[in-house]
Amino acid sequence: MVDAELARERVYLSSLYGRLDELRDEAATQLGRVRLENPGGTHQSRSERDAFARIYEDRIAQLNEVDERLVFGSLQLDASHTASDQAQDAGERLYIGRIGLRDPEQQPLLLDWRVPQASAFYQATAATPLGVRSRRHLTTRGRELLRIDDEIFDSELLDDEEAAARLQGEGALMAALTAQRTGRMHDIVATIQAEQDRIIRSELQGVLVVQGGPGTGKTAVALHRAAYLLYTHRDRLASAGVLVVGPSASFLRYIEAVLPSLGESGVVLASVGQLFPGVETSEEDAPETAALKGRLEMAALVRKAVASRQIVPTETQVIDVNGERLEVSPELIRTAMRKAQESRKPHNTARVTFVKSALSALLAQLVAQLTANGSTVEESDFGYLREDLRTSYDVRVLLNSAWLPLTPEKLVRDLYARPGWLASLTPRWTPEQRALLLRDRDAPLTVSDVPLLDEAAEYLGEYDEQASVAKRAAKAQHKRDVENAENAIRNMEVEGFITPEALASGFAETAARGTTAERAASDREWAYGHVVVDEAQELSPMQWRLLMRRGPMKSFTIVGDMAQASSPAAPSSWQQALEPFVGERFRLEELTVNYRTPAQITRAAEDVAERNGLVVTRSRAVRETQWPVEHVAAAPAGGSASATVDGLVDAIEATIARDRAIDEGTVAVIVPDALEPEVAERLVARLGGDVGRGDRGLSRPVSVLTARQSKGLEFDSVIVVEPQGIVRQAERGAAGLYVAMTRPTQRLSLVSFEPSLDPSFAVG
Ligand SMILES: Nc1ncnc2c1ncn2[C@@H]1O[C@H](COP(=O)(O)OP(=O)(O)OP(=O)(O)O)[C@@H](O)[C@H]1O
Repeated sequence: MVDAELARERVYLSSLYGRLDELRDEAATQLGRVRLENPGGTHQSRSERDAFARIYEDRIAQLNEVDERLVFGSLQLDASHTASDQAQDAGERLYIGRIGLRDPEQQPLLLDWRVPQASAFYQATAATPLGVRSRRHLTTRGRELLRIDDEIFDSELLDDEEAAARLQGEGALMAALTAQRTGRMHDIVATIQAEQDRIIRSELQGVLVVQGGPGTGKTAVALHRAAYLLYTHRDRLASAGVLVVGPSASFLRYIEAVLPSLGESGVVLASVGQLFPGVETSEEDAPETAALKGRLEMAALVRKAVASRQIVPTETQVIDVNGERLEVSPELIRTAMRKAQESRKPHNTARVTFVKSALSALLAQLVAQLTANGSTVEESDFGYLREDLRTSYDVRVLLNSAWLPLTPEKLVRDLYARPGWLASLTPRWTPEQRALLLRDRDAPLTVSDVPLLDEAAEYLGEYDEQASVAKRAAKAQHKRDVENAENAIRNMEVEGFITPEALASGFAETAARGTTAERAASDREWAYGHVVVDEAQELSPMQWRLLMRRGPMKSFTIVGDMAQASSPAAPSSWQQALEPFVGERFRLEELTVNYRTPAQITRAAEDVAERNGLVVTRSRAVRETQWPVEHVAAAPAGGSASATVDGLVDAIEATIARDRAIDEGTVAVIVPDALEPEVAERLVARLGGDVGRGDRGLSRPVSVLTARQSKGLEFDSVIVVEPQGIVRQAERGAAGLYVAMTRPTQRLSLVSFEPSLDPSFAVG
């Protein structure tokens, strides 16, 4: 029976691949035809031809991308839910895959996992079968079908509670969960669980917060939701774009393959250090400084700092304009300033008004003075005189001292480097608080500076008037391109296959400016259609403020775990994080099943976290492995400090060797910050190229990381070194240890000088 079914499915699978090949051939033929077309004609028609070529190239790339695991499941519908009146036994079978396929008569052969009909594949249970008689998981390698697993829904066989707790497609799920990790995250499209699916398909509008313990699939859900929203709301999101924000560049590298494997490549991925175009940083301030810079009152400080750069002189200034001596009163500057301020435009933009008004007033004074001195001044001379004033060195100095155009970087760097100015802006701060900001003008910018730069850019406006004119022109051009693309699509009769937005992106002028994603990433004022935020528990109020600006429609998916919050500026609840921006208007969903970490490790990590005062939502781990959490006691190899570290590294090396003898999976060595250099250097010396250090070494079999660097990642084996050191190293060190202990998919070892550590130890 199973063999017969396998054979039957193999035939169907081969017909699906046949269709995939056909579509690829068709696209290749179209591409060849478009390329051969006479390149003559207007510039517009050449541009259209290139744009069509690009669309076919993208289509071919997309079809190649989905070749592996093209189809992963099917549903046998109840006869009552099938379109025809076939007998119950022969209820319709729907196949679910990474993309949708239709035959030449437009009959569906394969459903895209994101269409509404496919949701039963993820949601159906014996208790609520949703019109499904059975669900089948198809396991493939390349184009070969290896096995099928069926779940028959007969509600009489299961009670409700059992049904609710049951995992969907357990065999396929377990195979995915126990697979060795590669250092790159994979999609979970074949085994999305019901509670995850409901979140993925939740409506686009509004702010959705997903709270869940470590390993509950928050990152996976957030990325699949991005793919789902792009598919379902293509018209809106293709042009506005989707932004995915993660904690670090290494985390983005870890997740970057997931969306392309789901056929979506136009998403902007950015770390919190990359959210201000032109600045890229992973440096962080000392915790107290980061905490201060993350506070909302910094926004007011930046506003005050900008305002304080509009300075009315205290005394009358004497200037020279081509030999004519002018006395400029503070009042003249004040009046010009008031006019500019009344425009309510940002500093650099309003400066244009200031300069114009000041020049007019100076011109009037100059004319009056020349006339009083007996010269005749005609109205036709005003233009020259105005130009004399504008180019006069003294006038430029006068106007710049009153109102200097500023870049965000200059403003922020000055603020840190000029203690007197900072003190004048912060009369209520203590000297200790001010000292936290004090820094050399050339010191590198940090992740915590990024929101301050963004805030400064808001109050300063465009520094370069030319750039802002060019930006407006580009936007207008893009609008015209989309209209032209609509016409071209109608003419070519390819409606529905190509969106005007995608075609327009290939037009020569637009293409020269980059894809939608590239343009969005380089434009600070881009308004994204949806923003996904991962590890969101770490964000400071100032970082939230920046993100809300990037998503003015307030359509957000926010995922995180409050118990894992370790950054000094992190809020203590979602309520507290979001209240200043959206009040109570957010929906909260929870994920409760831990897919990553085996039960014995989850329990140990949760116990340790609670003993150290964290409030954790206990999760249900789906599996247990045979390896208990191991405590490895290190022995100092001598009396000196260096020998002490050697002793620790001996124990780590032995544990790595043990782990690597079990399987060839990835190993992470997670160490307190202070020990990282010594441990990493010694391990590199002993194990050579097998050891990678920090964010950049994740492709190596063994990675040495701090707890912060390990955030969001996972490894087959994890060795946590001196766990108490991680707890003690920072105010929220317990969260750091909780993160570290929940990274393994198979084994956890704790290496410490303290012998026989209790698994639920607490650090006082
Ligand atoms: N439905 C699923 N099918 C297969 N694998 C899954 C599923 N859900 C989650 N996983 C896997 O579980 C692991 C943990 O998922 P993920 O990294 O998304 O969790 P997380 O909640 O973001 O964790 P953390 O808070 O620790 O960063 C990943 O390997 C992911 O692929």
